[in-house]
Amino acid sequence: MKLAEKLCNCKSTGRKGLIIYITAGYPDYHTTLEAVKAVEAAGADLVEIGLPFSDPMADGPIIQQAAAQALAAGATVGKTLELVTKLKQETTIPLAIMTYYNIVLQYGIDKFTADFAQAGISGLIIPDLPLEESAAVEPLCRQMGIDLIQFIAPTTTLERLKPICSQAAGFLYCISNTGVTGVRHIDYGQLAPLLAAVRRETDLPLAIGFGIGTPEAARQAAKQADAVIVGSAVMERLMKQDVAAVREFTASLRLALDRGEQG
Ligand SMILES: O=P(O)(O)OC[C@@H](O)[C@@H](O)c1c[nH]c2ccccc12
Repeated sequence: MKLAEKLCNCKSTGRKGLIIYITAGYPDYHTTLEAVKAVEAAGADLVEIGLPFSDPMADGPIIQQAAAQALAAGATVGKTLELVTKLKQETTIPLAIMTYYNIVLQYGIDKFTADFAQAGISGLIIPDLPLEESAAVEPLCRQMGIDLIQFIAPTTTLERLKPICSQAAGFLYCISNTGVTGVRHIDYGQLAPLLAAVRRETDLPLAIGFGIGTPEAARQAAKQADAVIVGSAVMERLMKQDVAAVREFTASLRLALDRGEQG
């Protein structure tokens, strides 16, 4: 299913979307495969597969460490393509690739979008791709049926909202704070004015990411948006525990989101 459809479906039914981030190849590709299956079974709606990069400037310590270890263990674009291909055979959950622009440029924008589209990804997230340069990437994604995800941050000015929203596809990634990825306490209520401004510009689902570490934080964030994105808290469980802990944690997030709707 197309990413936009899946999350729009969540939006129209009022069910909150749950997006889980997992670093590809940490600690190995077999574990990534198992982890994606586990979060699908636990009720995630979309998985963001992180393609590791050596200089992940938007990432905090947990995801930085996961990327470094995945690279040391031999993670590559090619192996991640194979992983996606395999996941499309063994799961039905939509997948997005999250990576840095350098990786895409090195591989070739054309080839990157064509190969990953063929493998079956629905979305592409490139946090260091400036809106101005997305003209080089967005048409290729559109041609290939990939949603190129745009970001909104508390620092995004009202003038920038319009051009960002007009190019957006799939969903809007609303960053909860201006730091790096990682669990921290955030007052999601403070995002309300920004999110209201974004809603005036687009009908796409809004997903809040950065900082969510507990089911309660997910529930609070989901009050403000259509979906939540959780990365570091998931990767921390994979590092310190195992795939079963990731499954359990994802199920607890799902439960909190479903309960939040009633309360
Ligand atoms: O880790 P957090 O705080 O839960 O944030 C989500 C995040 O992990 C995921 O979307 C992501 C991982 N690396 C990124 C880099 C930039 C933007 C987003 C990301």
